[in-house]
Amino acid sequence: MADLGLVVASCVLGFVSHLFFRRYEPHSANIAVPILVTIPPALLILLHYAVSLGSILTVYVAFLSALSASIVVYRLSPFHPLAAYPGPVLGKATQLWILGIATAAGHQYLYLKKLHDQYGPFVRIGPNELSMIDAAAANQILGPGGLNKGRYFTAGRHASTPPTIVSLIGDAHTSKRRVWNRGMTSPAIREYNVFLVKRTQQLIERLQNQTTSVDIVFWLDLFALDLMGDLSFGGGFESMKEGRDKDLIGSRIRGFMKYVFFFLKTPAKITSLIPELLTSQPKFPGLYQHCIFCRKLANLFKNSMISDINLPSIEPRMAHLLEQKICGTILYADEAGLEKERPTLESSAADGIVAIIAASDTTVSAIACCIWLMITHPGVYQKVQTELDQVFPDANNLDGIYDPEHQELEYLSACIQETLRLHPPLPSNGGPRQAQEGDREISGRVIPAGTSVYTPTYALHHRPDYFSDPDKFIPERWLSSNAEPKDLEKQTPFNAHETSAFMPFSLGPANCVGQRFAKREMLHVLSMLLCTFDFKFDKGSREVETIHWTDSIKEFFVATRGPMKVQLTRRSAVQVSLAVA
Ligand code: HEM
Repeated sequence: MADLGLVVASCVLGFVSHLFFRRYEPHSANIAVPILVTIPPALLILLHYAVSLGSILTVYVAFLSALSASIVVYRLSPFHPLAAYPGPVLGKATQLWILGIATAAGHQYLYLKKLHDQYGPFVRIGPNELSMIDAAAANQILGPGGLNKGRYFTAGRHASTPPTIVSLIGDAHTSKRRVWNRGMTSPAIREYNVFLVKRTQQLIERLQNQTTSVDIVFWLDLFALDLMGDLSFGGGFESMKEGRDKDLIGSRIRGFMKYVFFFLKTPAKITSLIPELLTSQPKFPGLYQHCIFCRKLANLFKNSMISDINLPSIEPRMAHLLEQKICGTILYADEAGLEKERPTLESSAADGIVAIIAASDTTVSAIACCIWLMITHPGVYQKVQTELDQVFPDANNLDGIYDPEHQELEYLSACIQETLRLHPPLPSNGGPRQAQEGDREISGRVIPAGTSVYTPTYALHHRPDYFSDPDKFIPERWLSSNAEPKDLEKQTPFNAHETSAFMPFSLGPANCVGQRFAKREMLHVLSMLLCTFDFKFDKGSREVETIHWTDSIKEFFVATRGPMKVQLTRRSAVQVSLAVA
């Protein structure tokens, strides 16, 4: 029988510890764990109880129960700084609730939308986490002078991997971003065009060689990998040629993103323990590999770059690195003395990897979604084909198709906008921002220091007061002739068209640095594919017949998606020549 005095004393200690932790909340498990482990036995000794297995168990169980109960009661109480925000009880009580939902099924974006449908635009989704789908609030949170990226962005990074634009915060991020911006200027992007054209042409050649139906998502994945390999490392990824991702880079990236996503959602006190544990434990092969993925790849490329630099005759692809024209634009700027410190080769290689990660799954998701929406909306598809045939009437002269702006393709551009609205490739807009130093005020509401704030794009884009018929695919809403809000009485589909709520590339100083290139890539690839082939669902494909393909979209930071089997028929109306001038 447990000693009642000991139980009561342990409970009191549990409550007192909570008061202490609430005042001096440790951000690292390295501090919290030793305190929690040593306090209960210390109590036994202090109160002169005999140290036995029974008394130790009693003191731990009572102490931890009282501590947990006190934490939960406080979180649900009106005294919590976020008490005014509505939200699900389990979410308020523990961050593990949203962690479970997010990582188990990859449907965090759908869950957040459901919560916003139920509770409104400002919802408390975790003990210290808010989600906001208000356009003005999103502008304040993400825009200049808004909130910084939270500490979650650095949580999963092992100390030995170089920091990247994604993990850096504050001034360090601004410096790195300046360098990236130079790599994404109009002249820089024009130089990438040649790679875009070449790889798109290769994609089409590979697709037309397929005798049976093809999984278009699979081929787009290979395409994006090869293209970003060209831009980031001067080439070398030949997955389309091989017909497979031979180095498993794509699947490793996806695994890595799951790992990052898990870290974003896990309480910092726990994550502070994990990188060390995993990297020192090769017996967890999957997680171990993902954890050191960036470091390994950076070293790999570092070595290959150095050995190529030493070669007497330089391959053209390496010339891009040496002349620093592509991702190397980053290095070039530094060598030109524009930056105070020249980045190490490893750091530039890590940036190249970020480019691959940031640019491949995102654009593939958008292109694949757009194709799916075309096939499922034959009227829209027909209009796109008519526009393409008008813009490119001479199949043997596709000069126009290299026009970087493609301004004539207004309808196809509207389809892409609408795809990004319906299915943003980063459905929760990446990671949360955080009020770090002191309380902040957003849209007249107080955001207490330490609070993480999400601005989930998917839920924002599906607000009916921002976009009429938000769940429908209506590219027309983006046409310049229709973009203005219409007379309310006419009840046209575009009564609501709030462009400030459209943010597939996020907003502010940490928005998508590659968005101009991404838009060009989507437009170019889609126009070439849709000019060349008629797309139909493969009749025998179980995936398409039995499930709504968009249900296969899962969110692990970036959207991932299932296979999409299609039948491709070469279009006879337009004899597209694949010859590149
Ligand atoms: C349809 C395609 C794309 C979409 C929808 C997209 C979306 C986004 C979003 C929403 C963010 C902000 C994440 C956050 O705030 O946490 C972001 C950041 C970023 N994106 Fe993209 N992206 C796309 C393509 C690309 C491409 C092609 C590149 C590079 C060539 C790229 C490079 C980056 C980088 C480096 C960042 C981090 C920026 C920073 O932290 O300053 N993205 N992207």
